[in-house]
Amino acid sequence: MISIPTVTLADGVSFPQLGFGTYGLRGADGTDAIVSAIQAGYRLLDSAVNYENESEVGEAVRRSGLDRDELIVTTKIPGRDHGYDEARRSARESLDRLGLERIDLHLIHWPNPSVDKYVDTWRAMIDLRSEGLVRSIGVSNFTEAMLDRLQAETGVMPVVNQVELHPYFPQGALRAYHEEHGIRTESWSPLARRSELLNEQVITDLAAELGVSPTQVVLRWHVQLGSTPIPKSGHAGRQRENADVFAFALTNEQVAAISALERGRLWDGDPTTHEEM
Ligand SMILES: NC(=O)C1=CN([C@@H]2O[C@H](COP(=O)(O)OP(=O)(O)OC[C@H]3O[C@@H](n4cnc5c(N)ncnc54)[C@H](OP(=O)(O)O)[C@@H]3O)[C@@H](O)[C@H]2O)C=CC1
Ligand SMILES: O=C(O)C(=O)[C@@H](O)[C@H](O)C(=O)CO
Repeated sequence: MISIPTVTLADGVSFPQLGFGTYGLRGADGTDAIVSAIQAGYRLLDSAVNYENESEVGEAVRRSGLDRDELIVTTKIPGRDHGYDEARRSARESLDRLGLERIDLHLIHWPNPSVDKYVDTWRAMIDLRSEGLVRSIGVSNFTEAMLDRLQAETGVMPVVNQVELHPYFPQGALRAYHEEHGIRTESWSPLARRSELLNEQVITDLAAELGVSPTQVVLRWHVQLGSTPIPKSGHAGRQRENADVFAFALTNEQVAAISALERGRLWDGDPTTHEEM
């Protein structure tokens, strides 16, 4: 089993430097895949109401046999549940589906700015945290201006912002803002969804030089940027491979060479315009 190192979030919680994405893992096979990820050493699980797999995640947590406090279960509030009362109901429904007594990391999935209810949603999450139903609160797909607004209107900054981040979109400015404000970055689609990224010359050359796989090069790059990647794989062997990135290091020059692949977002995910219900 791989031991994944941790960092400490601004709220004092110990948080893995690499986690497990669960989008698409559903049904009995999905539960088995999540259990095998936990057995491989993953301790941070990323789910969402919209992934329709919270019951599979909760079942995998119970089947793992681990002490509950060893795992960080993430879920996310969808756009249709924005608003104070709606977000509180959303959390209760997530807890029912998870079959757990606490959401360890609760995120607003997308800001949906045209609806303009993310501040009210955030107020509900602050209260859910005070009541102990949620441990850490954060957001996903928020811009610097949206984070500033949460701080200005509620006095509470998210401890995590989970955003699209991979070598084609390294998010340099947003990461610098996070660092300045004590926010941990999480990278979604860290492998760029197994696109041509894994065949880029710079990646395959580094993999050969270091004696690791292309995915390990990419995931190590995330770790060295100070962002927690959450790669998804339904296969036990790949899950182990993806977690096994703590026994080698890239030089600053190698990190910079990978970051030079930057070309922008890969999907329709601009938080100022993307609406996801
Ligand atoms: N907050 C948000 O808005 C978003 C959050 N997310 C989260 O981020 C997670 C990860 O992103 P995701 O979009 O799944 O994409 P990833 O970048 O994690 O890529 C997943 C793909 O890569 C393949 N893969 C994984 N490991 C390997 C490997 N070692 N070798 C070859 N192929 C591999 C997987 O296939 P296989 O399973 O067959 O191994 C799958 O097809 C999601 O599961 C979700 O939890 C994602 C999108 C948006
Ligand atoms: O998987 C997720 O969590 C998402 O939010 C995706 O649907 C994401 O919105 C996307 O793929 C954007 O293009």
